[in-house]
Amino acid sequence: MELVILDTAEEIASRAADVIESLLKDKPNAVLGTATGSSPLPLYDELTRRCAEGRISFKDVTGFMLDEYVGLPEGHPERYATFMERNLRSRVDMAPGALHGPDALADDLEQACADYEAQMAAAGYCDLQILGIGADGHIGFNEPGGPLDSATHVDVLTEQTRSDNARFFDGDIDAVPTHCLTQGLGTIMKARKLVLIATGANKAEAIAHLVEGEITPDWPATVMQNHPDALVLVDHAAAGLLKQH
Ligand SMILES: N[C@@H]1[C@@H](O)[C@H](O)[C@@H](COP(=O)(O)O)O[C@@H]1O
Repeated sequence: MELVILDTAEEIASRAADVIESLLKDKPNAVLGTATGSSPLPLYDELTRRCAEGRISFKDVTGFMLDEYVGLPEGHPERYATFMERNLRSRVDMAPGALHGPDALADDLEQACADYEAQMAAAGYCDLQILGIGADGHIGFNEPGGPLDSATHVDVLTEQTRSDNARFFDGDIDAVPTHCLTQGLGTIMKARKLVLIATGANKAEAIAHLVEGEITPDWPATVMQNHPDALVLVDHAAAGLLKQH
């Protein structure tokens, strides 16, 4: 795992965009895994800029979202499908319908998870997966305690995650869904490259575990230590609890 500590969110975005730009140069029809949350937003701005400048193109890219809330209707502004459409897909030249997510509106959620895993398998899984990290160490929505080799599944959000994400729901924790569908840790680990972005002091404990802790289901992101090509981009605040900082 490579750790890079940078000064600003913009520098992190630029470094992550460089990695994606070089992937798309080598493989214009790459499979890109996308993340939600606030951490990747500067990256999506940077990718949008580079696309407008003609430096990169998403014309032949297929995207797979990490996760989705259960219980939010189509078009809800905080539905992750809506988020990704608003913050990336509609701003670049990615084809409508080329960015996929697990179907959290399905009657049979277990089946929807199996279908999503099969769809990703058929696409050969991701060439590059963008990741954020929860304060409790989740990646995607893989909350602490689950198996480290899971496939796409239904998960239950922790109080910590629901309270962190309440800021997107007018501060109302009761409006935050209790369940989600998420790529499993095993699914995420099948991506050929992982790029995780974390900024701010509330990520410092999770980053300390990720980089220097033991691999444990209690801190799900630690499974990334087993990945042959994982890049972790953090600012000084998120690096604040690292011994080597
Ligand atoms: N499901 C998403 C995660 O994929 C994301 O990494 C996390 C961190 O969000 P933020 O970047 O806003 O701190 O938020 C949500 O829980």
